[in-house]
Amino acid sequence: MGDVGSGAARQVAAGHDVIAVEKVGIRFKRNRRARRSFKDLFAGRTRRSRPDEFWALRDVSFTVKQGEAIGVIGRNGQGKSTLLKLVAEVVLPDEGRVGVFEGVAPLIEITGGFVDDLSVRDNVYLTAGLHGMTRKEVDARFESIIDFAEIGDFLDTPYKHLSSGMRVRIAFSVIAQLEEPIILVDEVLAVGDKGFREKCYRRIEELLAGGRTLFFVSHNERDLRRFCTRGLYLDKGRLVFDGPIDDALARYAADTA
Ligand SMILES: Nc1ncnc2c1ncn2[C@@H]1O[C@H](COP(=O)(O)OP(=O)(O)OP(=O)(O)O)[C@@H](O)[C@H]1O
Repeated sequence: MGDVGSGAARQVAAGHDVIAVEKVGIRFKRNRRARRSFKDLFAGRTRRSRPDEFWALRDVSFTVKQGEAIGVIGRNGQGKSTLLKLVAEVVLPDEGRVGVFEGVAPLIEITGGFVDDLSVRDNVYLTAGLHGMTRKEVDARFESIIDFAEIGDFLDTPYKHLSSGMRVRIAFSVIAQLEEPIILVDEVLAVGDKGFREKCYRRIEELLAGGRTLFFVSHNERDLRRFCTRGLYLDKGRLVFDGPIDDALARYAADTA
């Protein structure tokens, strides 16, 4: 496949809405055991820990059209992964509404839903099956999935015995073969070696050229500019900027200068 162009240069045909997020808030407890400390029982009221909840995301609204490539940026701990989990519907909002109108292929954690004790082979069938592929369809793609990951010698190895780079290889290979229209890529690819990462990036470009929608979390400006046309900049759980990726990166750089 030839060069499909940089993110900024790629022409994205405006499609229909595939995601609608409306005034969403997600609340977490900072410290689950805050109220259970023995010491706290004897502490004065002022020292006693509170339930200590905080908003990982608050008042976040945006819509996404089919075919958009969105970079999610912000400092550590500002809600980027939580936003991807929201789109994957792994976490549910405490406030607001989320509509995800197409299937989602998530590469959002090292384990990516893979089961530790199952072999690589069984995990491929399980994950692809969970995303609607029949056994026959997986049979037909199995070889190319394993070839792409370059881990053919480890087909019967339990997933938990793979190195973290090998886990990402197989997880990406499966995710990239799914036909789900929306793809989520968290920073997991950073674990892969340079050669494999480049191979993944070329595959992502092919998927984008084929009209898939992408959410891409990264701290690497070059990678973000390569794929993404639009940037969502999160700060303290708020969506402080939503616009062209170059402008989002400029705003982020100005804030962190
Ligand atoms: N399941 C959870 N329970 C409690 N707190 C959580 C949970 N998941 C995330 N958090 C907290 O929510 C906040 C946002 O986390 P998130 O992982 O979305 O940040 P991020 O922007 O992706 O950070 P990074 O750049 O470091 O990956 C952090 O303070 C994190 O500690």
